[in-house]
Amino acid sequence: MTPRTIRSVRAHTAQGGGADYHDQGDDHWIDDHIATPMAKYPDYRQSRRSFGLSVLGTLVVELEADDGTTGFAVTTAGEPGAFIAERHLARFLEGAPVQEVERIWDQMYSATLFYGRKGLVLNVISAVDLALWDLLGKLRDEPVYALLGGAVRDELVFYATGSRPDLAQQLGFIGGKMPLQHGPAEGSEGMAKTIARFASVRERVGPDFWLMLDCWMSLDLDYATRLGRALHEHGLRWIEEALPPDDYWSYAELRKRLPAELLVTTGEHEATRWGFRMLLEMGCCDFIQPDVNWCGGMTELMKISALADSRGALVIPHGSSVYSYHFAITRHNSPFCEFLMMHPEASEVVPMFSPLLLDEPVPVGGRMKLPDRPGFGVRLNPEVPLVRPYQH
Ligand SMILES: C[C@H](O)[C@H](O)CC(=O)C(=O)O
Ligand SMILES: [Mg+2]
Repeated sequence: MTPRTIRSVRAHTAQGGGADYHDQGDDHWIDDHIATPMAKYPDYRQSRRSFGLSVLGTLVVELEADDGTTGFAVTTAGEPGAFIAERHLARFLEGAPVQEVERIWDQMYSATLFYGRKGLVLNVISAVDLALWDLLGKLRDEPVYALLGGAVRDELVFYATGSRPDLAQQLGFIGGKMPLQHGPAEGSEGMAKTIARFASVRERVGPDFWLMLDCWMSLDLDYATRLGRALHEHGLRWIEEALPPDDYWSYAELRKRLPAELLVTTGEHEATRWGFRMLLEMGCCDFIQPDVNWCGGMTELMKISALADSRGALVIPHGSSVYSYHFAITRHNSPFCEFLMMHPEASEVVPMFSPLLLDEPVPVGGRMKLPDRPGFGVRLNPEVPLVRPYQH
């Protein structure tokens, strides 16, 4: 059978939620005084949007095959991402057989090495790669998880990230991860507030519910050590992204300093098999949290996962909705997933990439059976305006 080829690559931007899930309105828990590396500047302490966290917006990459079938995927990359996809990467796709996923990935990565390697460029490569998997699934009439080797369990199990772990518990999630709100710049008073809040949530959820803390790269080694030891007393299950992602050495030291049953985790801002090799070989964390929308896409995540598996490490994907679900259901070393509570008060389950996608599944009672629609099984919501800023 002659393989289908890619006829066109189109890159669009969208605002107001979607893959750039920090792009929310006012009064959302996700932008309410969360500790960040920018919190040392008082002007940028209250809101992450104030220093530009949502400046990129969502990128939507569409790939159309020569029979008109279209695959798509989304990531955080907005207009600069659209430029990279259309003006640089499209050349490696248009006219190519859809099934040449490996070659296309290698060409996108190798051709962008001089300005890429991590961050924005890898976000764009991820979206193109995921769009390719979506297209392949649609052409073969199979869900992506089937293309990856098939499901190893019947359903996915979730913990929830948000400001209300107590409500997450009532909704059936296996655990709740809270954002850290006060970092080193807020001194001992800030640390006392964090401990008091954590202790009161622990009181509400009881001793057995998993409680985690997401520090979003905001701490230093000394502060993270003191905070981790203090919260260990209150049953902190893992401390996430405590340090800046480039400081592999301090992560390794933090892991040595904290009690073994308090897990050190990171990886959502890491990319490629080489980045994760560094985390794993240097003993930076107990398990890794790659984001398939940012780490290089599905093609790269499968390699990262094999690397982790060979060291007995779990891969608990960060966010990324259906793209993570189709991955996690196929891997023995990804036994549970994250669900980001995108309701402004973290009180209801709403789809993670709402309003951009239609048919986006959500956990019910903390669990999800993955629909077997072709590709990633989602559609673009025609009511969300898309803009195509560059046409190659
Ligand atoms: C809640 C965190 O600050 C961030 O917005 C999301 C994140 O790091 C995670 O879901 O993990
Ligand atoms: Mg995180």
